[in-house]
Amino acid sequence: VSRFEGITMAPPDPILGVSEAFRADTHEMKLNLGVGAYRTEELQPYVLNVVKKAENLMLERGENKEYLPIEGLAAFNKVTAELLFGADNPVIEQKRVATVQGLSGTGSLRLAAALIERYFPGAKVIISSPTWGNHKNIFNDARVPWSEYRYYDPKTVGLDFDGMISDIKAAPEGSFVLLHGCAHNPTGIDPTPEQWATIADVIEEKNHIPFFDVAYQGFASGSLDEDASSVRLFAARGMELLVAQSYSKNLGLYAERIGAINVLCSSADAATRVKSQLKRLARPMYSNPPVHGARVVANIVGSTALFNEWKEEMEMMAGRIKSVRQKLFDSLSGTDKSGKDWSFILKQIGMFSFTGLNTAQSDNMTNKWHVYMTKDGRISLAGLSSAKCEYLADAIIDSFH
Ligand SMILES: Cc1[nH+]cc(COP(=O)(O)O)c(/C=N/[C@@H](CC(=O)O)C(=O)O)c1O
Repeated sequence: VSRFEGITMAPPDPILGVSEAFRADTHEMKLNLGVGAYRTEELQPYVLNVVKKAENLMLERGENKEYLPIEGLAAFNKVTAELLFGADNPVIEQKRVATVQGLSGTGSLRLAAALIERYFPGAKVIISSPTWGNHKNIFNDARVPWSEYRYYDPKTVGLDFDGMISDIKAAPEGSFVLLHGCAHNPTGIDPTPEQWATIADVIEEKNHIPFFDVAYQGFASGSLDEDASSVRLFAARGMELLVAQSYSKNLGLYAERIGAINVLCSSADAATRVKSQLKRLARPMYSNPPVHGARVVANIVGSTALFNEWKEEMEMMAGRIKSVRQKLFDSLSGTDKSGKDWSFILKQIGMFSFTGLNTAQSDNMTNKWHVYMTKDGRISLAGLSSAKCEYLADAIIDSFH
């Protein structure tokens, strides 16, 4: 008797499944605006020059393939916390940050979810509505209850700040509040510095625990420091918090699966104990993380020349997205006669634009125009070239009407 016969087919992933459909499409005008992965103006994947330089140096050095410690490469853990908080941040020399290298952002979020499940029974996570498609899966599979706080306002195509604040206030005391550090996915709408201060006030008031997902540091504005300002504001208030990091986008290390979970604690002793429990959770999950990406990050940040070159390339990537945003806005405004206000395209930041297209309209984009995007109406501008903006504008205008 077959034991696996009863297993049903899983649905395609809302984001990664779009790329599979794109690859199957043979139409010459097809455009993949699904997965949040950077592409050049020629719509090709991009390996940063600084990554190639670091890898050549590593190859010459001839390094071994010994297991890393459960918590990952020490040199990486050091620089990743310094990049996030700032090397001169008191929390670093006070040794209050427990940092464990994770399997990129996803793995770091999942490890943090396992810590919450084990040490905060009954606590829940509140996540933005909408949020990154995989957040709900991660907390569901980690058996951590979650609910949503209002975030996107379709009327203004902006932030529903009042709704966000009242939902955070209404959450049970001691909830974990999942926040996108910068470049909110999928809306591309970030709180202003003043709004971040109010969000911090409310979280402090309710004894909630801030839990940042930082997957685009340096990629949103082009500046590593600017994109970390929300996290640093909360840290400066003396709050305990968690931060999941990823180097998939800002260093183009997607498939190397390099990231980290950072837990800022109130004392160095607590940080030591938290780190030991994160290790205890990681060992049975994947034992220890992959070494290559960790060495690439540590080597780049560890060398002034390479670090500066990385910053230049990050600005170049962020710059290309900003210019393609402007070009798309110009194409839409130039083509559309309905008088619709397209300025939201320019107000949004980071890799994505939340178009406001509904599921049926998104399907029209794909079925009629061969433009691949997620069903929530998100388009990844990283997959768009200036040359294709006119075509995309025609598709969007056609799909709206
Ligand atoms: C907000 C956010 N957090 C974490 C991740 C995880 O990335 P990792 O490669 O595990 O470090 C992603 C990836 N987002 C893009 C790709 C994906 O869905 O996995 C996306 O939204 O298209 C995010 O957008």
